[in-house]
Amino acid sequence: MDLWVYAVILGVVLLLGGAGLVVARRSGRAVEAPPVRPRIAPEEPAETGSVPTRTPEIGEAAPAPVTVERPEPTAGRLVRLRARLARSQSTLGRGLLALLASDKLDDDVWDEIEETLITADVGVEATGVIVARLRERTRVLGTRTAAELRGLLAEELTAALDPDLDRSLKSAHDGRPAVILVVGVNGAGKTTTCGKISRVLIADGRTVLLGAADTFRAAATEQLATWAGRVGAEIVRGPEGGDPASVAFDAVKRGIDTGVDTVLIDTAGRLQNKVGLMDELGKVKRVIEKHGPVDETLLVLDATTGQNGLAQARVFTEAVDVTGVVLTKLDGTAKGGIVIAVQRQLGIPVKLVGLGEGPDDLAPFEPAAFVDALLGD
Ligand SMILES: Nc1nc2c(ncn2[C@@H]2O[C@H](COP(=O)(O)OP(=O)(O)OP(=O)(O)O)[C@@H](O)[C@H]2O)c(=O)[nH]1
Repeated sequence: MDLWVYAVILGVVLLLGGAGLVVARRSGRAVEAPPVRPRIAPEEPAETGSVPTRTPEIGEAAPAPVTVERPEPTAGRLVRLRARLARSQSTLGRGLLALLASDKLDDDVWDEIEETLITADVGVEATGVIVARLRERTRVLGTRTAAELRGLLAEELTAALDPDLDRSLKSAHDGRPAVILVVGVNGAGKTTTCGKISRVLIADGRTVLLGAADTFRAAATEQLATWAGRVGAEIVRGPEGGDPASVAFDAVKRGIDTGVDTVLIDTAGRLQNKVGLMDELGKVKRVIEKHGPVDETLLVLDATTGQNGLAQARVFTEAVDVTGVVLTKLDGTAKGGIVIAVQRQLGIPVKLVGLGEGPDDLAPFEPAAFVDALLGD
């Protein structure tokens, strides 16, 4: 009988031990298990309203899903990005306001005001006009409040930016897409800007086709394809080193066939030699014009290059009929006055300004909103 009791106890002990081992081994596996493979998440959209076209399975090795982004309409974008002008705001805006608030507006103060404007790249001619008008108006005004001075300064800076110029981008007409040629030296942010312009147009309800006519730099085409993919735009590309004019021709043809609103063509700006540049851009333009006229030629200029940028710009304006300027990297300079100099010296409206590296940091240019941002609250 005792033997039976011992046998039962031994059996129970063995059973419990076995179960304990299993539990221990299970929990051990959970701890040692390799980390769960992160889910391939769709790229974070820049704005709300992104539409994932396909949801990935957990752990699926397939490429990241294509996500078509819908940037928000551009109205008021410059106002939303106003803080990006902080550097220009403190040197140009606040500097001028502080000087104008001096007890006595004597010659020394006016000299300083002039110097502040010139240092901020406003340009000598525009500075002369602004200072002369401010001098006259403050004299007539007599005693001045800070608000009155701010108002006067805002009016004169806005007037220097010729607020009545047409800054819109042409859209489809006569049953064919608007053709926009984007030119500028490499480094100005040209390809990036082409991508951003396509987002501006799409944000405002237009359809866009991109032509990658910068065949000189393979990466430029890839970059543009990525921008196009993000907003679901079609891209026409050619072989690396291929003929840019032929890519531009094919892009416009495709745009006409598919009925898009705008065909946006990125070009190479590598040719520092003026004759070569003229030849290449001239050929691109001539070939496109077999389909109809080029509606816009936008020149991309880096605001941080100041007066050098202006010299470069002149080469382009002599090569092609530039209809608008896109001034990039305004967030990276204290010399926001370059907008005034560019417009007045080239006689071409600034149509868009770049205020950051984000995909939607390109804003339609509005003189009054820009000046207001410069002067701060
Ligand atoms: N801070 C800032 N950076 C900008 C702006 N526009 C473009 N960039 C940056 O400038 C850098 C690239 O410009 P680029 O070197 O000219 O290159 P790219 O845009 O390919 O231009 P291309 O070589 O002409 O095709 C990128 O890091 C952009 O994000 C802007 O408005 N502000």
